[in-house]
Parts: sequence; C-alpha cells; structure tokens
Amino acid sequence: MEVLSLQILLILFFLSLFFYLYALSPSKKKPANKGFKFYPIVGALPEFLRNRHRFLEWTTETLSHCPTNTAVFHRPGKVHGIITANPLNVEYILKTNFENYPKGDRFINLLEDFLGRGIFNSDGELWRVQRKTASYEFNTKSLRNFVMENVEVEISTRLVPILAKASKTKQVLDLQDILERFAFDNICKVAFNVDPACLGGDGTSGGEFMRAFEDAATLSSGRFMYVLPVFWKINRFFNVGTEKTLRESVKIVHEFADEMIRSRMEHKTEKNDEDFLSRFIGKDENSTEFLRDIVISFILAGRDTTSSALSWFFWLLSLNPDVEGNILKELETIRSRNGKNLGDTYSFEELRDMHYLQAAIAETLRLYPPVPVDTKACRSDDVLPDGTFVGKKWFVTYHAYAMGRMESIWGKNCRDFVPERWLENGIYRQESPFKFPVFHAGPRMCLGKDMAYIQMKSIAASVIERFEIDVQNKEKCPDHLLSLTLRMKGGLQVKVKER
Ligand code: HEM
Repeated sequence: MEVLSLQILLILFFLSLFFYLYALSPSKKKPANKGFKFYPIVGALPEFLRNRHRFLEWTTETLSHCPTNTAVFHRPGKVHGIITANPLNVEYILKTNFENYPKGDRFINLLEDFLGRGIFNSDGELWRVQRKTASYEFNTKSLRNFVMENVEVEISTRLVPILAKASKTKQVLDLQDILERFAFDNICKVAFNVDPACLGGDGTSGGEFMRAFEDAATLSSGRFMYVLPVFWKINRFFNVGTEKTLRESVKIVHEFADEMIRSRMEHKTEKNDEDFLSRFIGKDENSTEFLRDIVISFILAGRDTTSSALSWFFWLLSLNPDVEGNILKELETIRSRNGKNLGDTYSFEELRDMHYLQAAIAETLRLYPPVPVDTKACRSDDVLPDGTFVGKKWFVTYHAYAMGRMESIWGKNCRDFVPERWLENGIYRQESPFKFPVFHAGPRMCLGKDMAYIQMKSIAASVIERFEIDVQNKEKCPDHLLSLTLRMKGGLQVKVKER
C-alpha cells in the first residue's frame, strides 16, 4: 500500500510539473516530424499516460502522420527509443543489421522470472544453440504429423461436441476462452506430451497450470507498462501487489513443468519421442532448468497467438458474410473433389489447398496481429534506412499493428477486410515479411508459423462447415486487452447454430 502511494505521489509530481511548465503552450516544442509530443524532464510521459488505454490506436495515428512512419519516443529516466512502421527499417533491424538489435537486457529482465533464458527470452550464443536444435525439430515430418493428429483429436472429441451442445441449449459461449483452452491443450501436447484437458475435460491440475500460466504471462508483460521500471522492482523487492501474485503464479508453472521433466527423465525410454521435451532431453547435457525454460518459451509462443488470431477471425467473419460464403464454397469444392463427407478429417495436402481460407486468415493477421508490437534494444549508435538516428541502449520497436493499417503499404483500402488482396489467380501469395512482420522476420522468424496455419485452418474449416456463429453485439469492435498478445477484453460472446 505504501509503495503504491509512493508511485502515485511520483506520478502526481511529474504531472504537476508538466502542467506548470506546459499547460498553456504544449505544442511549442513539437518536433518537426509530427511524432510524439514530448516535454523537458517528463518526455512523452503525459501523452503516454493519457493514451495508455488506447496504446495501439494512439501510436498508429502518430506513426501514420510521420513522413517515414517512424517516431522518436522520450520517457523520463533516459529511456529513449523509436517506433517504426516502415518496411525498410524493419528489414534493416530484423535482418540486415540483426546483430545490433538483440532483445537486450531490459526486455530479458522483465520476463526472466517467468521465462528464464528460454529461446524466447535470450540473445547471443544461448539463443543460437536453442534455435539450431528447435529449427531442425520444427521441420521434421514427424512433428507435423504429431501436430495434425493432436489437432484433429481435440477438434472431434472436444471442440465440436461443445459447440453442438451449445447449439441445442442456445447457450452463449465465450469463443475466445474456448480457443485459448484448445490452444493450451494442443501446445502442452506438443511441448511435453501431456494433456491438461483444459477444454472439455475436468482440467483439474491442467486448469490450475493454465490459470497460473495466464497470470504469469499477463503480469510479466504488465511490467512493460510501468512508467519507470523501478516501480515494479520495488514491488518485487517487498513482494507486494501484482508482483506477489506473479511470484505465486510462476512457482506453480515452474513446479508443474519440473515435475513433467523429472518424470520424463526417469521414464526416458518408455515414452515415444514425438514431443519437444523428449527431443531436447535426447541431448543429455541439458539441465532441468534449461529444459524448463525451453518448454515454457514454447508454450508461451504457441498458446495465445493462434487463439487470438482465430477470435478476431470469427469476429471479422460475422461482419463479412460474403467471405464466409466463399470459404464454404472452397470447402465444398475440396470435399467433392476428394470424395469426402462433411466432418471428415482434412489431410495436410487438403489444408494446403485452402487458398481462400488462408487468405482470410492472413487478412485477419494483418489487421489484428497477435503480437502487435515487438521491441529490440540498440547495441551501438546507428542510422536507419529512412535517416532516423538511433542511440546506443535505445529501444527500437516495430509496430506490426500500425503496419497493417498504413496506406503507404496496403493502399487506400488498408483498413478494410479484403482477403482477395492475398490471392493471385485464386492462389495464395506470400507477402514480404518486412511489410507483414506478423511472424517476425530474419534469423528470429517465428518457428511455429506452419504449425499455426495447420491449427488455424483445421479449426476454422471444421467450425465454419458445421456451425453458424452468431457473434453477440458484433457491430462494436471488441476492446483490446494487451498482454503479450492482442486479446479481446471480455472475450468473444457467441451463439452457435448447427447448419
Ligand atoms: C498466429 C500464430 C503465431 C504468430 C502470429 C506468431 C508470431 C511470432 C512472433 C512475432 C515472434 C517473434 C517474437 C520475438 O522474438 O519477439 C515469434 C517467435 C516464435 N514463435 Fe511464433 N507465432 C505464432 C505461433 C507460434 C506457434 C504455434 C509456435 C509453436 C510453438 C510458435 C513458436 C515460436 C518460437 C519458438 C519463437 C521464437 C523464435 C526465436 O526467437 O528464435 N509460434 N512468433
């Protein structure tokens, strides 16, 4: 409580100072490039506090008014950085001068209590070693088959029965919650061949693990929103407030993962080696802690990303019945071409042939990227391709959400939902990952992209061909809930009806 009062006092102090100095003429020092307003001493803090609840829209508006879609950001305490939505800069940061833009200590420290130094939260040699093993495993056919199999079982034994039941009882469901449970079950199977049964099953211990994981992810990422890092560090030191909850959640997650690892190591030869943990355990030199960090990073990466994408996809579909009609037509064509009945499992090749569905999902990702902003640290002074200077230790953020809404990249209809923009003669066409960095780009590009599309297309196809999804209050765009991924505040309330 005392710590909270101290924070409030400090914030009030900064705000009073700001009003004293600038309330009557706030635009005098406006930078020439129309970027963020900033003031001596307090930097962009007043603007940040005023817009924190609409962070993505505020930063998108600002970037779209800057000549090169890049803006400098000053916060108190020597925290400087740039935010960019410029594809040339993105290519330079993520690929051309990759070594100069690591995640950096600031980012790593924020997530370290939870993620340790897993692939998602490490740089340099530690990252390289994990990346090498993981990229080999991600490209194996056996992993793809394992994923396909698990997705199919989860769809047919849990997802479809839940929706069918709700269709009979006319119950309102939170589709986002269902998709998150689906993704969590799925990624736990792939990560360590354990079924937490969060969707449908009784989910007793798995449910606790999922809730703790959720809290740990949300509270760790909440540290990004502190005005000064010292505030969360004080809370952590005294073990109060959200830091106390975070510590408890992390403990549950770590204990659950440690137990999985211990038992798997004891019964090494009994389980088949399809999941990630077994594939990494194969290398004897890895410690339990190292294995835990890797597995937790994978769960984090594969958990909320696909469910976030699909939640926004179903909301957009409810506003665009013509797109839904085109997807239904595509599915019918594939079924009749291959002599399949409604409800039969789609093979990998059939999923690959769903070009229109892929385009509709990519279009969703463009407008609602699950990882809307991503931050790196600058190792030494540099100048970006658009001429922006970046200083040593500055943060460098690329803004995937803003990039999806830039007229300079996507043209006049950049805010419209148009799957056709991804198609050339009916065939899905990839975009440059620097224009569309939704899966990151360069050496650290997402390893789970193909896995994610398999999962998203399988779920979307199975749901759309069997059910009409009636999104409640669909005209209102759901509010954003920013944790590490872009989720919907209050979930996605739907009624379903069997076709
Ligand atoms: C729609 C779904 C997904 C999106 C949009 C997405 C996006 C991203 C992004 C933006 C990054 C870079 C994060 C950073 O370094 O700051 C990333 C990294 C990563 N993703 Fe995904 N992801 C998705 C699904 C998945 C899935 C299902 C997995 C499977 C486990 C996965 C595994 C990974 C891994 C391991 C990394 C770390 C790569 C590295 O640092 O070398 N992703 N993803």
